[in-house]
Amino acid sequence: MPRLAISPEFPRELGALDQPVRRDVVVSVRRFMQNVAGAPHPERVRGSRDPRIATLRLADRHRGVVVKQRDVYWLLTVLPDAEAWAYAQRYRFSVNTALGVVEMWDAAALDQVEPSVRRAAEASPARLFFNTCDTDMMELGIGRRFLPLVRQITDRMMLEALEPLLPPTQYAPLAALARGESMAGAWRELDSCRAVAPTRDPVDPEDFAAALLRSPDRAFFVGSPRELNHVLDAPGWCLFLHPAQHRLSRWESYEQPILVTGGAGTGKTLIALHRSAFLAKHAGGRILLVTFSQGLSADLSIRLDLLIEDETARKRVEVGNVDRLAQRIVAEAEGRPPRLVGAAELTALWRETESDHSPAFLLREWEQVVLAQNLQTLEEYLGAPRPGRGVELTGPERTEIWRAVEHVTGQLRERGKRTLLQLAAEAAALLSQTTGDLLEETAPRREPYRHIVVDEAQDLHPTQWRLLRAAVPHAHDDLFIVGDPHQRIFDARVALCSVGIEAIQRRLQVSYRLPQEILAWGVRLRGGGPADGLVDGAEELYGFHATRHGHRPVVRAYDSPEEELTGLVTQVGQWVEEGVPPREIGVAARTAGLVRDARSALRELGVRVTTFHGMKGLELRRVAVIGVADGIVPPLDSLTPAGEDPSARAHDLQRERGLLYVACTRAGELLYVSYSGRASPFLPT
Ligand SMILES: Nc1ncnc2c1ncn2[C@@H]1O[C@H](COP(=O)(O)OP(=O)(O)OP(=O)(O)O)[C@@H](O)[C@H]1O
Repeated sequence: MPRLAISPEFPRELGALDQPVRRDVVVSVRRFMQNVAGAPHPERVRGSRDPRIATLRLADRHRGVVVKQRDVYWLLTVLPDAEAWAYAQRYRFSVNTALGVVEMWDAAALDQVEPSVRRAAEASPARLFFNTCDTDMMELGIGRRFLPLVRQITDRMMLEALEPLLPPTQYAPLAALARGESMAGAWRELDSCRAVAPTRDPVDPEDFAAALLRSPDRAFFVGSPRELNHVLDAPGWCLFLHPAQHRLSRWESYEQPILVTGGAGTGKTLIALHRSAFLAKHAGGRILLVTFSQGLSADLSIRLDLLIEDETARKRVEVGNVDRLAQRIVAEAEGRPPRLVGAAELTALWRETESDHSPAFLLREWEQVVLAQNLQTLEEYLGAPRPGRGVELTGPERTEIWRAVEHVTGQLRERGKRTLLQLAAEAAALLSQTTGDLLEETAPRREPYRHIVVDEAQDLHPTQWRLLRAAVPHAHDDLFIVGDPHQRIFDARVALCSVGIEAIQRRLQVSYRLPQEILAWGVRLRGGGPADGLVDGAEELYGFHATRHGHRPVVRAYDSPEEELTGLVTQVGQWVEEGVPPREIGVAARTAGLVRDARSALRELGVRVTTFHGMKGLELRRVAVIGVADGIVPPLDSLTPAGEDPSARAHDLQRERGLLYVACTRAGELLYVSYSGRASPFLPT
């Protein structure tokens, strides 16, 4: 029986065919797999550059293209006959000698450009890789087919021009060397193309079938017709992860907590989903997949249903948000749901304290210093550091603030109400209490989960982290965390080590959602500079890049808000006319008023209109961000007055930048930004 592996392109090409052809193709592939009567057989292609390539007749005038070795068939695509033959003649395949993964390249195109590379080399004595010997090149997996070409490359521009024609595993180490990196740097770059952990077995460049097994990003082996249906029906992200994503989410076991950081669209949420699915399938115990808002957790839950087919495994993963978790733990302990205090009532309580400081200042001090460090007494508060708070406080001032905190917490207690952060703190305390006989050497604890996977980690408060830490035992594979400090939209700045989570960090650098033009503009908008939180010290956006190019963001200035709204309606109307489904278009504004105006202006078109906060976690084809004007982005009332606390104000500005960055980086295709009056100071010039 043939063993069949499907490439990521195959389901896409299949989806583009007419329904009757598609049906015939699926029937033929099933027959081929089962080796039954009427199954198509591989036919050699005249003029092909690779002897292992063949075609299978899968439907009337349609062929699949396969690479065959022994009983293994890698099904690459399905195309009309002539196109399938042309495809089979263009491409060549090899095994990367360093990593043992499959390589594929457009040999026809490469043959065509080679003479011009040679001519350019004859005209210039410069050679980009003159100081890397052949042995080193071979150690980096540079194949025999490519080495003579590589030797002709005169400069970085020529190398970059060749990028689309080279397999990524050939280009990556060369690009690193060209940037001036050492052999070790080039090897690291190459190693990032590896999807599965290396084994002791030496790489056999002739064993293409083994290479396919090492390339799960390129080939999915199907063992049964049911699996085949799954591969053909499930969305691509369920099956094919890029190498770094695959490696991170399917790593057998982590001794320590893992923190994966990466810019917008690098696949962090996908990794969190796949890690949860992997744990559900291969590890024991209950799993919590958690994020900070209910809307996002609902979306995660739906996507997890798609990812985990097995019902029992799916049931082992609970998807939720941290506030809900805290509420549930407290409710279980107290026997009834806790009552929450509203924002207005809380402000009134702070006002009652008649403190010299504003209610907003006191609230921040309580949340970001007292609750963040779990301070229980005045003495602890007097001696506590106040990171992120710019105004120094004297001892008497701290004492006065502590009295205010005591007043507010006392009042809340009397009223039987709490804030969400108080609930998180109480839930953490409840979980940390040991139960059972304290004289026993190991007192039983009450962690409700064996594994916790955290998405959007940048927005969790230290108290929430303490809750999560307490909800899972200190053991291998306890916490798997993904986040992006540059996308923080709330005031939570926490280094994980300060809440008892000693995480090992892994970085993702490639955005698969954004075209380079939107990405580069977004990085300038975000400030390009470091962001603090999650890791000790600052996280840079350096090295963050995209895999494709597209349109530059369009920034439109209008004279009045009315004209801006008219411009928006015209723009969105044009997108709909161009055939973009309304559900793939998003409009965002910073204030509720602007959202209302845009919603009523666009009512007929049925597109999603939301606040910047509401854009978190979404993915859209085209996005319009409106009202990006001075005084609106950032809104003045969201900033701490500079006189009150300059450092808090600087953090507010970073948070507001982060918000705009989040809204703009939802666009996978086109981004339109508009304002009336003066532009927001955040807009790149
Ligand atoms: N392996 C993949 N297969 C298919 N699509 C992918 C893959 N990896 C990333 N993408 C594309 O990139 C998008 C971004 O993925 P994801 O939402 O996981 O990124 P993220 O890092 O969590 O983004 P953000 O931080 O901006 O919310 C996906 O929705 C998908 O369009």
